[in-house]
Amino acid sequence: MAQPSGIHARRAALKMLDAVLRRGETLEQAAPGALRDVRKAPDQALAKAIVGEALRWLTDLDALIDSATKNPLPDDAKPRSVLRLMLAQSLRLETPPHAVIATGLPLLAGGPRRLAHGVFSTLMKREVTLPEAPTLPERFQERWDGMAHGLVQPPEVDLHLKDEGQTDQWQAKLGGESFASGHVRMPRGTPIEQVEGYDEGAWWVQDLAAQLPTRLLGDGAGKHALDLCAAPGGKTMALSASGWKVTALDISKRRLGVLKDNLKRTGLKASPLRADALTWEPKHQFDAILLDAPCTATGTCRRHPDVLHRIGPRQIAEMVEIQRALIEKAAGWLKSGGTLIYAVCSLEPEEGEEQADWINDTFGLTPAPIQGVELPASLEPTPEGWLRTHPGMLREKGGLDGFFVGRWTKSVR
Ligand SMILES: C[S@@+](CC[C@H](N)C(=O)[O-])C[C@H]1O[C@@H](n2cnc3c(N)ncnc32)[C@H](O)[C@@H]1O
Repeated sequence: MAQPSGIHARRAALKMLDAVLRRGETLEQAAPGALRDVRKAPDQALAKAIVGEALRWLTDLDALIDSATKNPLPDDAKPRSVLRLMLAQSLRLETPPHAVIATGLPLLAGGPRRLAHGVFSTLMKREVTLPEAPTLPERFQERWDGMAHGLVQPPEVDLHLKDEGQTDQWQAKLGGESFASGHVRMPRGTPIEQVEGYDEGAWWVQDLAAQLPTRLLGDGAGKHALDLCAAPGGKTMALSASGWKVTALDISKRRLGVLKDNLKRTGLKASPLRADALTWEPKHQFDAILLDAPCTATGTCRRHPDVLHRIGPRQIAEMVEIQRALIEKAAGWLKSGGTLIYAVCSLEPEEGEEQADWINDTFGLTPAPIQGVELPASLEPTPEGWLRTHPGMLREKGGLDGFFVGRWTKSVR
C-alpha cells in the first residue's frame, strides 16, 4: 500500500524521540541514524522540528494525553510517543488534523491505532491548547525566573563577527540586530550557509552567551592562551581574532576536524592539538587559560531540548568530577599574573556556582570579579562577580543560552 507523503519524516521523529527518552541519547547522536531514509532537506527539517517541539512541550503534551485516557499509558508506550508527536504537530506546528492523522496512525501499524485515533480526536474536539510557556523540570522552574518563556520558540541565530570594528556595517548588510560589538542576531531558521559573509568567513555562529567568556580575557596582544577544551572552535576563533596566540587543545578528533575547518573558513590562526588534557603535559605555562569545560549542556536546552529529559543527578555528578580534574590541571599551567576563565553552558549550580566556590577554596587563585561594563547592555554580573545567564534573560530580544562564567588571576610571586 502506498504510504502517505511525509511518513518518513514522522517515522524519523519517532526514532529520535525514542532514542532520547528511552536510550538517553542526544538528538545529535540520534539524528544521523534516524534520518537515514529521509532524503529531502525540508523533510529532515520537519522531522527535527516535530521532535524538538515534542521534547520542549513534553510535560504538557503528556498531561493532555493523560486527560483523555482512562488508564494512563506507560511512559515508554509507543502510542504515547506517537500521540506526543501528533499533538506537537497539531498544537505547535499548525499541521491540519487530517494530515496529522494520516501520517501519525501508520506509525502504529499492527498496534493500537484506534486508541491513538480516539485520544487525538477527543483532544481536537475539546479544542485543547498548550499553556503560554512549557512546563519544565521543577529544578529549572524554581531556579531560573522566566526560563520557560525562553523556550516557547526555538532560538534565533547569533553571529560572532571576526572584526568587531565592522559591527555596524555587518548589521546593516545582514539586517539583523546587534546587542554587543561583534554580535549580530538573525531570525530563527536563517539558512546560514547562504548568508553573506559565510563563504569569506566574516563570522561564525555562536550564541551571544557563548560569546562572553572570551570577551572577559580582553585583547591578547600576542600573549599565549590555552583553549583547553577547544572544539569545535567558537572560542578559539574569538581569542585568535582578539590577538591571542592560541593553543587549541581537544580530545576529540572529529570535533578538532571541525575546528580546523572553521579556522580555514575564517582565515584565523591557532595551533590545534589533539590530546587528553588529563594526561597531557605542556612545555610552558600560559598567560591565559580558557576552560570551557565539558558539561551537561542544560544551558543549550533552547536548541537541544533533549537535555531537559536526559540529565539528572547522576550525569551532573559525573560532569562535576571531570570538571574538577580539568580545573586542577588548568590551575597548575597558569603563569604568575595569568588569567583563568572557567565556563560551562550548564544551568546546574553544581557545575557553575559551586565549582567557582571550590576553585576559590582550593587553589589560592584570586577571583577577578566580572564588571558590568564588560558585558552587553542589560546583562549584569552576580553580586559575587560571576556571570550567570539563562534562557529567561533578554527575553524580549529573543533570549539567551544558559552559561556560567568565572574569572581568576594567579598572583604574581
Ligand atoms: C563545551 S565543549 C567545548 C566548546 C568549545 N570551547 C567552543 O567554544 O567551540 C567541551 C569540549 O571538551 C572536550 N573534552 C572533553 N574531555 C576532554 C579532555 N579530557 N581533554 C581534552 N578535551 C576534552 C570535548 O571533546 C568537547 O569538544
